[in-house]
Amino acid sequence: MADTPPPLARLEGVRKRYGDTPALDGIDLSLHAGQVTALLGANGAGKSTAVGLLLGLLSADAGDVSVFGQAPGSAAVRRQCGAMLQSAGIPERLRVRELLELVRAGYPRPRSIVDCVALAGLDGLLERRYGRLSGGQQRRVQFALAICGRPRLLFLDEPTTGLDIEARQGLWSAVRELVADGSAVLLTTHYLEEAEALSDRVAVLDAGRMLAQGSVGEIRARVSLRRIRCVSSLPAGAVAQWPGVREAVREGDALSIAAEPAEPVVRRLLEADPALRDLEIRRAGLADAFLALTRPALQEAA
Ligand SMILES: Nc1ncnc2c1ncn2[C@@H]1O[C@H](COP(=O)(O)OP(=O)(O)OP(=O)(O)O)[C@@H](O)[C@H]1O
Repeated sequence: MADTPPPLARLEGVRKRYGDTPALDGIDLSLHAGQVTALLGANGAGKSTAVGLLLGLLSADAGDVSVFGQAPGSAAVRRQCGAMLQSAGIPERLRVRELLELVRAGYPRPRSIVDCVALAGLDGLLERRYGRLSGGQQRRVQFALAICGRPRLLFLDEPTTGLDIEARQGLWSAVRELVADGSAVLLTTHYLEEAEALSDRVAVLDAGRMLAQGSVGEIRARVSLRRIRCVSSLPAGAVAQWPGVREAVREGDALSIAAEPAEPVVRRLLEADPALRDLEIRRAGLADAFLALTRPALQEAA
């Protein structure tokens, strides 16, 4: 498309092995300004490796890695990137204010400390030593350090692990603000509702291969699984055995069924129980789509 601006960062045909372990096997991924891209995948799928390559912490065995049109990792590129990684290596004796000042000094146009406190929810923590903070408070400080340089490209590797609900929602709204200002964000997460809530694009990795990329809607549309819910006295155990039913569970007076395809199952439900009521059918959520894409038994149907 002629109007699409070039991506801020890109992996093209990238391969990376650790000894005998293939971590990435021919991956393409583009990160665009003003977009959150969620990189999803089970443990060991290769997400952190992709982040490490884009940050210049690792080098690819084959393929191309570019950030702002250059090789990653140079000082000029780093000054436009922020990262919140799984292992932070932050000096524990320093106070939060000292950490922020130290990291801000490395950027040409840093955010004010007041802004960082507001965006990351650090009220009352500035004079505390990092090592004395709770796990969730430390994650918030790590987020502040990632965004304090006003990065054009922000890497968030499982940023909300260990955060309480309020802190998680605070981080989500901060990410939305940064993206509205034009930053590109690469988010890795195991929380699919987080990917659904935040991301413009989703990329699904499985054992180093890219299984699917697209908007949340496109990924959901890749699977024909449907969720059926109805009030019925039919036994869930029997319905679970019907062709096309992947799961049937009772929830009070309702039956909740995952089916693929849905239509024959709905027909059979209506025939089997004339008293059936409150029938609802909805498309699978991102979590269902993710499982269908990454579970080998279901891949054919995806
Ligand atoms: N330093 C390393 N040495 C050897 N193998 C490694 C190393 N780092 C990662 N791996 C292997 O490479 C593969 C991809 O790992 P990676 O950390 O990128 O996955 P991930 O998707 O980030 O996983 P998680 O969700 O658990 O963080 C895994 O099989 C992992 O065991």
